[in-house]
This record gives sequence, structure tokens and C-alpha cells, in this order.
Amino acid sequence: MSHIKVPAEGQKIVPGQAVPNNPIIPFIEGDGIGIDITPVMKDVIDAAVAKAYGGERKIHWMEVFAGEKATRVYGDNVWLPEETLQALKDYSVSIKGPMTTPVGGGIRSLNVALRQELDLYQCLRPVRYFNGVPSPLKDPSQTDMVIFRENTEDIYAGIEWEAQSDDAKKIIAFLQNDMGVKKIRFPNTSGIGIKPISIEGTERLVRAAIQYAVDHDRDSVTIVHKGNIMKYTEGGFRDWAYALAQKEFGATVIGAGPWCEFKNPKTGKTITVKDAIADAFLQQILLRPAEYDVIACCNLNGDYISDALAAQVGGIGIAPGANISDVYAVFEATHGTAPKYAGQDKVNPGSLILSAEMMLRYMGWTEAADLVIASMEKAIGDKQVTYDFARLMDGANEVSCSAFGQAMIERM
Ligand SMILES: NC(=O)C1=CN([C@@H]2O[C@H](COP(=O)(O)OP(=O)(O)OC[C@H]3O[C@@H](n4cnc5c(N)ncnc54)[C@H](OP(=O)(O)O)[C@@H]3O)[C@@H](O)[C@H]2O)C=CC1
Ligand SMILES: O=C(O)CCC(=O)C(=O)O
Ligand SMILES: [Mg+2]
Repeated sequence: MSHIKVPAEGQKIVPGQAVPNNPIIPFIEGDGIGIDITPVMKDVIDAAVAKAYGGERKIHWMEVFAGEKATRVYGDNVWLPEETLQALKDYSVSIKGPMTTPVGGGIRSLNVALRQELDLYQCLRPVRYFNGVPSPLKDPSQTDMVIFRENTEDIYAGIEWEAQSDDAKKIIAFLQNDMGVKKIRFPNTSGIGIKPISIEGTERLVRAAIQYAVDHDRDSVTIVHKGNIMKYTEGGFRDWAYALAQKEFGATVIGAGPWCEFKNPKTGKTITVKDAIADAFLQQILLRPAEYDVIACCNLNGDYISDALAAQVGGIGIAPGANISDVYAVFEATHGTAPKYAGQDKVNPGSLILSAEMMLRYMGWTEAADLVIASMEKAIGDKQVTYDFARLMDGANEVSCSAFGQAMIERM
């Protein structure tokens, strides 16, 4: 039986066709603070759309279920209903709140499952500074990067075997007996995980990152990896990325290499393609953020880098994101369910609102997207901020999650 109530009005967004003025957009409320931030996001976006288009355009929201709410609606152990997946495909553009993943045992990440099921291979996370936001850096405005995190491969593929299980014993025996592996330090008590990184997966992600640099007139693309240690996975990622820049964008090697460069066909400006080893990169983004622009990386590094970079511009309360395939897009914040704040109307809805702002821009509704940005800047400028900013800001008026949304709406 279906639990999805399709709105009486509204149309599907069909990939490759113009976005209708009355699109139906599926949303997943999310676990934990999802209950706080998702309604605020919808109110702010509805207000921006109404203000920008005077009633000519309107989003028709359609709730679909995943995570803890799905188990309440569909029954125990139904975490990601088939009809939810189908709706995300049928309506092609959607937005989700965060979902809980238990540590150690229990279900595997539903967030990762969605990315894999819909082949949302680009995790796009822009990191920029908003005036007035408190930051630990002296000059946070120098941090202006766009992360392209590979979203379907790496150890996130979930290919793992628990220590001392029959499967782990089988794999370890295979590695030792058939592959000549002698380096498993404690074979009787090791869990094993597999890290697949492919040429196809690398190429499509890096192609999107470089194309973004071309389309948005950016100066450089940095491939971040740990290829000195993981030679055939992260090292492969680096080598295939450079090869793609040369093969598809006409980049030529600078000096002894491996850095290369090409002229942006749209602006004539030089785009440098360079690389950095992940540990060094994490200190350089703090010390010399202005040297980095578009970032392309594998899944795990992208996860770490996303939160680290978010901290530089005020934290994960204001860190948006999108998961994109060649046909579908699912927008979501960088942060998780922050369970200790769930239901308190306390946290910053900024990340999810800015994720929705990315969604508006993706739909071509730039006037509404601009209003979202401008009203957020005004609310922060007036020091009407949630607890996360208030605790770092002099003279702030700490407001609730919903009041921050209202503060934005009043300033549109
Ligand atoms: N895409 C997804 O759905 C994601 C899901 N998760 C899942 O979320 C769960 C909790 O993960 P956890 O590691 O605690 O990470 P979270 O991102 O949920 O929270 C970590 C901390 O970040 C701050 N924070 C997060 N969101 C906000 C917000 N909206 N406004 C202000 N501050 C915020 C809070 O900091 P402080 O304590 O300083 O106030 C919070 O305690 C896990 O099950 C994890 O797997 C995690 C990341 C992404
Ligand atoms: O799926 C999860 O629970 C965590 C995912 C995550 O941290 C991320 O996508 O940034
Ligand atoms: Mg993360």
C-alpha cells in the first residue's frame, strides 16, 4: 500500500525538459533534527518563491519516507521503501534531511544507499563565507572552495567483513594463500574492508569538477588524495584525473609535471589542475585557503574535508550540499542528525536552507535563490542567529531554529 500522498496540483520535473512553474518536489524529513529544520526550510523556500514570482511559481511539496520515520509509517525494518526510491527517480529533483547511521553494527547508511541506488556520483559541497558569521580564522573570506566528492565508490561501498566472522576468515585465508599477502598483522582478529576506486568513477567525477571550473570561471582544480600510501586506489584517482584533464580539456603539463593547465574556452583564463596529499592539504586549507578553489576527491577524504572546510566558514550549521547524477539530484545538508538537539527547535536550519537554495539554482529559479542568500545575509548581519553562531558572536540575539527562518522571511 502506498503511503505517499501525491499533491492534487503540480507537475513532475522531467530531466532535459523545462522546469514547470508548479513542480512537485519530494522531501524526506530526516531523523533527529530533521523534524526541526525541514519545516523551516520549506517555509523559507516557499516565501522566497512567492516573493520572487508573485504567485506565478510554486513548489508542491510531497513527503516521502526514509529512515526512522519510514519504520513508523511502513513497519519495523522498512528503512528505505521501494516507493520512496521510485518517487525520487520519478520526480528527479528532491531534498532530504539527515538520517542516522549506527556506529559498528546495525543498518548501513541510508544516505549512502540513496547515493548508490540513484547513482548520485557527485557530492557537490560549496564552502563560502557569509559576512558576519563567526569563524576561527583571521580572514575567513579567503575560504571559497567547491568540493566534488566522489559519492559511489571507496570504502563507502560497504564491502566489509566483521572480525572473526566466517567470511572474514575466508577472505584472509584467500589473501594469505592465493595472493601471497604476509602483511596482515593480526589475521585472527582483523575485520576487513575493501576500497574500490575505478577509472570510470574517477573520470566522471573529475570531468564534472573541471567542467564546473570552466563554467564558473574558477582558477584551479585540486585533486586531493592519499596516493603515496594507497597507490592503486587513491594514486590511481590522481593519475586518471590528470590524464582526463589532458585528454578531454587539452591541459598541458607544467614544467616537470604533474601539474597541468589549460585555457578556459569561455573566458581565456588559465585553469591549473594540481594535486595535494590529503594530510598536507588539511593544514594548507587552514593556512593558505586562498590557493584552493575547486576540489576533487574520493569519498572518504571528501567526507573529512567537507566538515573541516565548513568549520573555517562558521561550522556545519551553514554547510549545504547536493548529490547529483546525470539525471537526478537530491539536495542535503553536510551535517547529520545532531541527536542531542532533536525536537528542541534550536539548531541552525542554514545548511538545509542553503541546500534548497542550490536546488532553486539547479532548477533555474535564480531570483528566488538570490532572495534566500540576501535574506540570510541580512538576518546574520542583524545578529539574529541560532545558538551555534551566538556562542561565538559578540552582541548576538540568539533565536530558535524557526525564529531564524522567520527572521529570513521578514528580510526578503
Ligand atoms: N547526510 C547525512 O544524513 C548525514 C548523517 N549523519 C549521521 O548523523 C548522526 C549524528 O552524527 P554526528 O557525528 O553527531 O554529526 P552531526 O553532524 O549530526 O553533529 C555534530 C555536531 O555538529 C553540530 N551541528 C550539526 N548540525 C548542526 C546544525 N544544523 N546547527 C548547528 N550545529 C550543528 C553540533 O555541534 P555542537 O555539539 O558543537 O553544538 C553537533 O553536535 C550519525 O548517525 C551520522 O551517521 C552524519 C553526517 C551526514
Ligand atoms: O551516512 C552517514 O550517516 C554519514 C554520511 C556523511 O557523513 C556525509 O555524507 O557527509
Ligand atoms: Mg560527513
